[in-house]
Amino acid sequence: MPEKFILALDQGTTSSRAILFDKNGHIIQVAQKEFTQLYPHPAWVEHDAEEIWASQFSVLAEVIAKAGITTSEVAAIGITNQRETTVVWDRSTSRPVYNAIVWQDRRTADYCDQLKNEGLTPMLQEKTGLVPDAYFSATKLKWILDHVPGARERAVKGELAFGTIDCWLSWKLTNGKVHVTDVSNASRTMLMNIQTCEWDTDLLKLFDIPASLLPEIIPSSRIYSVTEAIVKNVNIPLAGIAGDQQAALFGQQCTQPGMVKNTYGTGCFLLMHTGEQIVRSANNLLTTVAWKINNRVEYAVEGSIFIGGAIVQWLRDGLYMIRASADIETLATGVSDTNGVYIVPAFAGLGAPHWNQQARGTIFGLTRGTSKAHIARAGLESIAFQVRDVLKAMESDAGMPIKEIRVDGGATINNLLMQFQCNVLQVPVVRPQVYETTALGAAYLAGLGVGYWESIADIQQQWKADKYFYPDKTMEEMEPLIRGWNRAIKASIAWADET
Ligand SMILES: Nc1ncnc2c1ncn2[C@@H]1O[C@H](COP(=O)(O)OP(=O)(O)O)[C@@H](O)[C@H]1O
Ligand SMILES: O=P(O)(O)OC[C@H](O)CO
Repeated sequence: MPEKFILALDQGTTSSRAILFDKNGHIIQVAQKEFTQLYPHPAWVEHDAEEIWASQFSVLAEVIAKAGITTSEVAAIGITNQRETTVVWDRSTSRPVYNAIVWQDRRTADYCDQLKNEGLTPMLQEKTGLVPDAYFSATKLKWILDHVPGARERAVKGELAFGTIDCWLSWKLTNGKVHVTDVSNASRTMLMNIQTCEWDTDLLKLFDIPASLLPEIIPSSRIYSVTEAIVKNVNIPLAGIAGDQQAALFGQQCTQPGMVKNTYGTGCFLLMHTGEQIVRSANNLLTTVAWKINNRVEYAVEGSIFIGGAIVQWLRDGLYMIRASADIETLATGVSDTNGVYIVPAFAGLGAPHWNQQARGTIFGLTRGTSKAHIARAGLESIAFQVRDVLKAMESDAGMPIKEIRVDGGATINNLLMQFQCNVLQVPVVRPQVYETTALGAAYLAGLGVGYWESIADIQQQWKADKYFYPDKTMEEMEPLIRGWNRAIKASIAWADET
């Protein structure tokens, strides 16, 4: 029998990727395609859901062609995706009724503040593990129903379907045969009760969402359909789904309570596995479903940071300060510190642990001596400082220090950032050999779903460290910098409060 492979579809915020893995969890081939970011108004972010599908489908075909295999050699497909991003489409034509409203989009911020002012935060936290914020799908879906002409009436008649990106891709891959989402993605909508893992009727009422729009919630690892849209009469099992941050947690093999990973992509997402226990944060972190495998639901505590690697993109594409993302490291290494400059990259408000929807990006400490290199370094340091704020909140919730963080995502290639991260945390930071951890997690879930791997124990030993970063500066040396960051955050929030 020829060797078979697992195909992971990783639909991220800025690009669609398809990655083929072998039984050892090694990458065989990768294909990637960026797609258009739409900013129709300040603080609005949209994607064309058709373009997402087209880009995802094209990389799927490309990776198979590049690997020189046939579709019959793909044992299963796993999907992982940017979470919360909201699509509504017509069930009969499969045409979206509006662009996908992206997780970063702030158009429903005022409505979310209203929910807070009405005192609904404790109820929402209790049911969903989330805090009222424009980040989550519920208010985005409500916005579409309230603003797209005819959408609400058609939704009530059962003509429309809602889904996050996993759901949209599953629909397209099966030519509309399945309307499903996995429990980890559903836990990010603010419509699912994290205890029962079912849609919550009180929340549907609160957000005025007709139940007929909603997909079926399924486990993260199980054959739920087969492909219909790839090659006629080739039916590859669709056997795994997880939101990208939960998939990264799984790919990093953080499957024991207390294990922590941080992904540095567009945003940064620090997750701690908490096993079957629902841990409620006293420090403004989220409680989220990690995955459901074999009827067992496991949870995580999460700190979501909206702008991580995106600050590097902005310095590149917005300010033309660098030509390629990788140039930031060379530029920032040209100076030994930021010369007192701090950037608070609150371009989309501030996420955990501050949750300030009105905050906006700010730069402090400019002088005539400030150079491009200082700004570049301050941009990188801002990523690490934000992660520190979340890690401190997590340690306080856990009641113990975190011993190590496993890191992944596009920005972890940056050694300066990783070393600074480690210094500012005074915690070892470890980068794995397989850097496509999100896709690997989705591949594992799909592979377990079809019996390609037999058990979690079967894949556990596949995780291997590439590089450990240990502190090369003391806490005493880092403290003045951290104090400066705390002042910058305070000032940035004060700026927002005035609005
Ligand atoms: N050398 C680098 N240093 C810092 N950040 C980088 C570097 N290379 C890429 N990035 C950042 O990594 C992010 C892309 O990572 P990726 O994991 O692909 O993100 P996503 O899944 O959100 O699309 C971008 O925001 C980019 O700016
Ligand atoms: O696509 P990424 O990697 O930026 O991840 C986005 C997150 O899923 C948003 O919650």
